Amino acid sequence: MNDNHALQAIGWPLDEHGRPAVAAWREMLEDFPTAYPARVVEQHRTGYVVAVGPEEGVAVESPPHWQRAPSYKKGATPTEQRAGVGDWVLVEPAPEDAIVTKDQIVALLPRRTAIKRGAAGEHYKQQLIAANVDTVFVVCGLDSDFNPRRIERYLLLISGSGAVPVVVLTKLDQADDVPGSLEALIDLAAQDVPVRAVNALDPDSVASLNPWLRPGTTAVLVGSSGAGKSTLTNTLVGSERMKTGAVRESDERGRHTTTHRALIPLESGACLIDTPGMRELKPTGEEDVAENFSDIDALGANCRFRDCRHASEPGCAIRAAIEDGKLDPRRFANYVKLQDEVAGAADKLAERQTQHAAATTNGTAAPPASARPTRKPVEKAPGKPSRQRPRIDDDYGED
Ligand SMILES: Nc1nc2c(ncn2[C@@H]2O[C@H](COP(=O)(O)OP(=O)(O)OP(=O)(O)O)[C@@H](O)[C@H]2O)c(=O)[nH]1
Ligand SMILES: [Zn+2]
Repeated sequence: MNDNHALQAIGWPLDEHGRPAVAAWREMLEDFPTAYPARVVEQHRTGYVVAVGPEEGVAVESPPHWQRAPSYKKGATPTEQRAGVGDWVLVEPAPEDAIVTKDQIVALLPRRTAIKRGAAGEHYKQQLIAANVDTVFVVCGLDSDFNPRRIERYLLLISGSGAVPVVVLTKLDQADDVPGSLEALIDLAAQDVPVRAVNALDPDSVASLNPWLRPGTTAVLVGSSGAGKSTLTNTLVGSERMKTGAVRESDERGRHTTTHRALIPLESGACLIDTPGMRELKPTGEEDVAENFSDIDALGANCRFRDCRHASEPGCAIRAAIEDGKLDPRRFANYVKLQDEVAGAADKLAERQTQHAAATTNGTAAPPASARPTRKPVEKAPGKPSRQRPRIDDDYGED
């Protein structure tokens, strides 16, 4: 049996009966009775490292059709449809007598949430940043780091993910003008985005984030360098656990570090997922800018002309609001900029979807993992599921 407790510590949601909270997951577990659920913590060219608990990493093979051929080529699964960090997969244990064979992923459990961004490059791609994240803490210091426009950009990217964004303003203890900073974020209220100001070094202050850190949930921290993400992480991990972590980790690096622990269990019972590359966020083209700037959208409805570009048209409600001091011109400028970016990305996305549709009608695209024939189920001796699994720090080629 799976250790639901260990799984919950890395974000496996359980219902009140102690079962997986997602019905589709329960069904897939029944479809693959000998497979075990695991969470992706690292993605490599030839396979994955998955976790079955806070301390346990397992090197596994990916299904053949997840190999890294460009997604516009025949037979390949688009990158964003292959498992990525935070995904839950079902893994079939390798047969006992096969010495070198690794356990193999046989199914990707449907994502509850997916944070994606547009990836740069010749062929437009979407990139999964993290899957199955419940809360995204957008971290921003109340010092010179403070930047409402950057916060707006993060919120736009998060908006379509299914995850709940929470703006966390750090360095409350060092801030000069807290009311002024909060005032600059007042328009976020129109989007119902919670804003919390904290001293990231103080556990009592950071406790205001607890409503978003229930057991079995997953959170990520995003924000620029120096915003206080590591500080918050350390405080959330709690002094007890941090001590344990420090002893173990100091062997390797001689200082507190979380970089090689992709899933960090917190005192609250939630876990933090460590996602490299959440610093710069380019839109995918699927974002709804108007919905994210609902205050501006509502104002625009009052413009005299339906197709008002809010430039020099008479009767423009947006320009009037700016002149009256009711709308921050910088927020409006950011809205225009983000709309341009999203429109550009949407064009490229449409182009790519056309290419992919052409490949699919040629009958060359791969069916989803769960629909493909799987390896023969193998008997697993009860009570020793993890003995032969390689550890997380085994030797893997980096991408
Ligand atoms: N006084 C005070 N200092 C803070 C607070 N939050 C962060 N700091 C300090 O700000 C500095 C940067 O914080 P980090 O937690 O390292 O920032 P980070 O976001 O993890 O930065 P990167 O690792 O570069 O992405 C550290 O010296 C922290 O001690 C706070 O709320 N109050
Ligand atoms: Zn207008």
